[in-house]
Amino acid sequence: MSTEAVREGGAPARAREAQAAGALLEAEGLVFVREDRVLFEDLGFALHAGEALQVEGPNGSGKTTLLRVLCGLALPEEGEVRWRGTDIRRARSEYLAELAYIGHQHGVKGELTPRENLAVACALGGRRDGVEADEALARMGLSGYEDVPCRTLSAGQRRRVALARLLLTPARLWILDEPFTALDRGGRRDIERLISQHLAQGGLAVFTTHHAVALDGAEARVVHLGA
Ligand SMILES: Nc1ncnc2c1ncn2[C@@H]1O[C@H](COP(=O)(O)OP(=O)(O)OP(=O)(O)O)[C@@H](O)[C@H]1O
Repeated sequence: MSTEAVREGGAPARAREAQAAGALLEAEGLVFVREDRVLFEDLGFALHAGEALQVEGPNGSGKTTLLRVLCGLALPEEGEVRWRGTDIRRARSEYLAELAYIGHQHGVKGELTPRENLAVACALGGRRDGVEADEALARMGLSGYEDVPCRTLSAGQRRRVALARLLLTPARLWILDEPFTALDRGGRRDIERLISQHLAQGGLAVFTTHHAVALDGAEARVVHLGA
C-alpha cells in the first residue's frame, strides 16, 4: 500500500479557512483507491490567485490520477474539489471554461500542423486577446515549423506545440502533467517563465514534475505522493 504525505496543503479546517480568504481551487479530504491500493487519502489544499502547486512522487504514486481528479476526469472515493467555492461536479461547465489541462499524452495531432493544432485548441478552449498563433509558436522556438505535419517533429518539438497553447488560452487555471518532459534546458526555462508570468497575472497552476522547478517571484507549494 502506498502511503501519502502532504508537505503543504492539509486539513479540511485549513481549506475552509482559505476559502474564506478567497481560495479559487480547493481540494478537501480526497481519497483515491486503485485496486485495493490507496494512492492518496485525506489530501487537501487551497490555492489562491497567483499560487502554484507542484505534485511530486515516484512513478506510479498517483500524480496523474490526482490531476485527473482535479480536472473532474476521475472520481475520488471521498472528498471534493471546489472551484470558486462550488463542487466542480455541480459547476462543471463554468469550471472547464476556466481550465487548461495538458495531460501526459499532450493531445497534439500528428497529421495536423502546429498552426492547425493551435487553431483546433483555440476553437475548443477559447482564445486570449492579443496573441497570435504564429507568435506563440515563435516564442516556443518553432518558427519555420508552423506548416509541417506534427508527426515529423521531434518529441520535444511536439511538446512545445502542446505548451504553445498556454500562450493562447484565456484559462485561469493551468493543470499540467509533466510539462517539462522531453524539453531541453532552454525549453524548461521557457516553461518556468511562462508559468511565472501566468502566476504574476493572477493565474493558478498545478503541475507534476520529476525536475527541480525555479519559478520567478513565486514558490510552488508541494504535495508529495507515495512512500
Ligand atoms: N486506467 C488505469 N487502470 C488501472 N490502474 C491504473 C490506471 N491508470 C493508472 N493506474 C495505476 O494507478 C497507479 C497510479 O498511476 P498514475 O499514472 O497516477 O501515477 P504517476 O505518479 O502519475 O506515475 P508516473 O510518474 O509514472 O507518470 C499506478 O499503479 C498505475 O498502475
